[in-house]
Amino acid sequence: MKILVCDPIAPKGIELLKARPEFQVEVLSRRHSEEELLPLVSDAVALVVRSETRVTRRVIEAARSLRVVGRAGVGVDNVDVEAATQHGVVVMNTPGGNTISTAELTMAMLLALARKLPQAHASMVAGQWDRKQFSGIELAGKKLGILGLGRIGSEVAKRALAFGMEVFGYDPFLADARVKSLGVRLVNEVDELYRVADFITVHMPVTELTRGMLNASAFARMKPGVRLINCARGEIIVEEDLLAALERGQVAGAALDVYATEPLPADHPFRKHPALILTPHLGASTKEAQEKCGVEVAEVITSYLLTGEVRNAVNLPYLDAKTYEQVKPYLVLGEKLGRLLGQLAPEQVDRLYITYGGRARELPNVDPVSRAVLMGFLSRTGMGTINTVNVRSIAATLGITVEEKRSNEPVTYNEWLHVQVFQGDQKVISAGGTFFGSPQNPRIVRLYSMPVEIPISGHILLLTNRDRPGMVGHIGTLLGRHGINIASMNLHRDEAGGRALTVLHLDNAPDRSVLEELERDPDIDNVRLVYL
Ligand SMILES: NC(=O)C1=CN([C@@H]2O[C@H](COP(=O)(O)OP(=O)(O)OC[C@H]3O[C@@H](n4cnc5c(N)ncnc54)[C@H](O)[C@@H]3O)[C@@H](O)[C@H]2O)C=CC1
Ligand SMILES: O=C(O)C(=O)COP(=O)(O)O
Repeated sequence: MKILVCDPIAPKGIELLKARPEFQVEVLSRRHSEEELLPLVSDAVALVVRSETRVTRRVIEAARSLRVVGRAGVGVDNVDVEAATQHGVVVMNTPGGNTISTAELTMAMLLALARKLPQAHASMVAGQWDRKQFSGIELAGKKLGILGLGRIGSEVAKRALAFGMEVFGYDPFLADARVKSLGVRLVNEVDELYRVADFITVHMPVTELTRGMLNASAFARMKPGVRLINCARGEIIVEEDLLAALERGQVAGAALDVYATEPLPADHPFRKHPALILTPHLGASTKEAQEKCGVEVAEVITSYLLTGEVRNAVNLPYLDAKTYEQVKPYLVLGEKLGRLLGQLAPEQVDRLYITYGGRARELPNVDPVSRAVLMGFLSRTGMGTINTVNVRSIAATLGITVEEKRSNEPVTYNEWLHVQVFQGDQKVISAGGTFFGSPQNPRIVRLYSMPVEIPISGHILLLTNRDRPGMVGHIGTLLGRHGINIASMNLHRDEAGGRALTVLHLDNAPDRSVLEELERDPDIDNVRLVYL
């Protein structure tokens, strides 16, 4: 399996990958453009990147064997995650590995801004001795506003509090309890923070809400003379608006590690501005952070490719080992239920309704099971590239929605997984399953609202027939004549003499002609052969 390391990661990470005989590791010595990458990725199973290489849709589409993109770091904005998802490619990052390094850089920026360190140093290098111009301010007693109190934001908060700063935080997605334990004052409206903060530091990802959030209007609502720090992502600040706010003195200074365009163009006006402190995206560039991220990215990629374990995926919910053990039997049952329904349902369906009843209701996470049901169902499309990563997105593209319900209603079985298929409001087919004795023994026990008992593998022949004496013998003889051996057979009838649903588990698949012969019998109809 070819692993293409596109950006420089720690040698330890590369060694770990190289230690696996299954992997053939290629390391690029410099950043490659999209065009240059295309021929190199065609046979790659994994790509390893930091923030420099752009893994675009074209790159993903050119990489036909690609299964995983590993990002040694946090931000995945250089990876087209949507395209990856659609193509069944897992995107994994290493959150946490560079948290401390970035928080420490932020503190360095804070101090550098307060004491004008880079400017003072530059004047010394230029032969000057100017104490007046570089007089600064203390951090103690000043108010720090943190936008985004995640991993890095909260580490910055701890350090700023130790410096005697008053810390305000804005993060609408954070649980209150965590903030309280930090000693940060959480504001509900960002303006409350803008009004009071002497320093504002940004620690959010780029999202639809945060892109361009620090613009002219935001600067105007901030305390005059505010100082800004951005060690998160350049696109969060509108760069021209920052320059204008600096000109007016509304913003007194800013320390930036990240830019809308990276590398920052050589002639960018930022480079000449005296109130700006600039670093070339160094937040994660420490020995320690690189080692942690490099090793972790190698580990998560290796586990995924060699065992299927999913850790740190940004486009697939996390599944810890314990939860995985609990859901595992349901993955098999769900996939088989989906597969059965996929073969029996009419072509255009638009909704699957999945009910988790009995003990299934208590599963810690039903998402993987629903994905398994969908995978089974969509196997009828013959698309060989459907996997857990892209199955929901493929279903959405096909116009199929999925609803899941944990039901409290009493059920006959201890565990109950039931799937109904709809065309508009019309239920077209449904099936339910459970385990017999142990989770290793899944069974389909309801079909077309009738009790059945269908083993979950092999060739299954389903037919409806008139409940009349001799029918079983007749079907058995007919199949026997064509050399088809019946492994098991069960009949389910609504009433004596009425319609019966017959389910036969066959050792081998009958030809089309045998099915037609069965269908010619006036007492037999709906002959369907499925393979589970
Ligand atoms: N300069 C550098 O080299 C580095 C930059 N980063 C960047 O730093 C940023 C933060 O990283 P982490 O703390 O590890 O991420 P995180 O995911 O732990 O924290 C991000 C926080 O931002 C919050 N957030 C999201 N949208 C928000 C909004 N609209 N308003 C307010 N808060 C919002 C989230 O709720 C979350 O708590 C990311 O953009 C990451 O890419 C990370 C590492 C190194
Ligand atoms: O982890 C992140 O989000 C970073 O920005 C670090 O980027 P890098 O790995 O240093 O190119």
